[in-house]
Amino acid sequence: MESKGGPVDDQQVDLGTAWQQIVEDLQPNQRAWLRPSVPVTLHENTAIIAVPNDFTRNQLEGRLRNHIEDALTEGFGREIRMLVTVNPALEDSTPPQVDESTDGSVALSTHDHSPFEPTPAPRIEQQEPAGGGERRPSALETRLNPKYTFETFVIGSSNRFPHAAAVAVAEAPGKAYNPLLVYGESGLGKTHLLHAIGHYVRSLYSNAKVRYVSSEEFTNEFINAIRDDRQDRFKRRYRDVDVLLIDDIQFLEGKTQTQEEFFHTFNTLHNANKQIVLTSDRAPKRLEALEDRLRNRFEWGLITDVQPPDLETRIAILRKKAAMDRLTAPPDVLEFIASKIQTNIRELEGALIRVTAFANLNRQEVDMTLAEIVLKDLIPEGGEPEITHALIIAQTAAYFGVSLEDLTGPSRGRHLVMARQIGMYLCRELTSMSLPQIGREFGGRDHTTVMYADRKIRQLLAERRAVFNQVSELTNRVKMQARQS
Ligand SMILES: Nc1ncnc2c1ncn2[C@@H]1O[C@H](COP(=O)(O)OP(=O)(O)OP(=O)(O)O)[C@@H](O)[C@H]1O
Repeated sequence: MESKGGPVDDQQVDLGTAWQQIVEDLQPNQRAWLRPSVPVTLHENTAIIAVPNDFTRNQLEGRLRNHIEDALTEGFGREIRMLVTVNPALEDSTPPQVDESTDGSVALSTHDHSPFEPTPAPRIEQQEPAGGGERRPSALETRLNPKYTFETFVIGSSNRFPHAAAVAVAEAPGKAYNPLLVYGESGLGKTHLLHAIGHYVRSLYSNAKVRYVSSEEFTNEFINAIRDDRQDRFKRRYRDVDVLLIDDIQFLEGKTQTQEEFFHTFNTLHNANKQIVLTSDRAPKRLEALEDRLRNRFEWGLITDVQPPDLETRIAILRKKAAMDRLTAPPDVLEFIASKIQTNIRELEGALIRVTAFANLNRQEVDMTLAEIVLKDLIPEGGEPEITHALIIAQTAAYFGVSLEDLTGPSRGRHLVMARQIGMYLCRELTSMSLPQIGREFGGRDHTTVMYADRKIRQLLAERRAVFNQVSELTNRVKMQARQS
């Protein structure tokens, strides 16, 4: 979408796309009055949006600001603020049309030929800026996390097979194994593999439409589509893709109507030789509240599991993570962390971040003494107690002296926002809940808000001693309570 007046640069094209997506994701009534708004430009970290009147500006700057800024921040991978200007000329301009193709999928299918014709020079094309020649979709459109690629995925005996299957599927979508189903416990890299398939398909076949979605989002969108009487659009959204990546299908359990819809989506895609990749926390035969016919479909292709990584792989993952995030930690410390945290890679990464953050705040080198202190707090004697989101929310509210309603409510006071973000971060760290699940427990927030909170607190841990202390103290309280109950 072009902004009105002035040449369009790369950033404007991206802001336009991001804006379309944000508008499209709003409630229908909000969407209606935001239609005439125009994304003007992205200047450094400020997105300037023009609207036709003060009413729209008040709406944007009021109740929608946080949601929109979170979505922009997520889309651009850096903190973006919104500045709203009023341009009365927009009052009678034709509302910008939202192109169905930008509703979340990679939509470059302006060509007639098969989407799986390889891109002539994939690597080079991938690096071309958006807006130069054929437009490449932004990460916001594809909803793929740029960090989750095959390049950043460490291969070991625990994940060699699912990794190889994932690569094979990305190289020959719809041909190698269909569907591919990867299952395994929380934090072992299933989502990472799913996103990596999406990135790799995009780099190989620039015309392919790829859609990533968690089964919770699929369910929510389905419910909304029924509510808004937009089932046709929903069907197109999921049936008009070349590669469908569905995360955490265990959430479909017990949801009969959504399963029915998914069954038809599955059949349509499979009949058309479109690739389907699924992840689950259990083997399909253990998804007891799933209809037999759906379970049966899952068994048509390849089912493979990810196991907890062995020590060597855990060390290799920590090395890669340290190099990527420029965290300095000597080999003995990495080995120490890897030896202590054995079953969840998210926790493994979390421990490395805590150790390096602690050193940074104390202006100390990362060494064994320091690592032992930090990990002692993190890993209690006698194993991990069961920690629930309810416990985290209750302890977080008590710690920050706020009510449960406020913590999970809409208020955006500074103190509350920080408490809420720390609560979300702890749910991510200490439970195996998915992002949408956490969002729901914190007052029905979007999963991108949780992702942003998690990222922000990780960053603040290294920058602000107060935050580090609060998070450490609160973690201890939560674990202590969990052990007592
Ligand atoms: N083999 C690996 N190499 C590098 N990083 C990994 C690997 N496996 C997992 N990770 C990292 O561990 C973290 C957790 O992985 P991911 O979110 O993919 O797990 P998951 O199995 O989908 O968990 P959940 O079921 O809780 O969603 C991510 O930051 C991911 O990048």
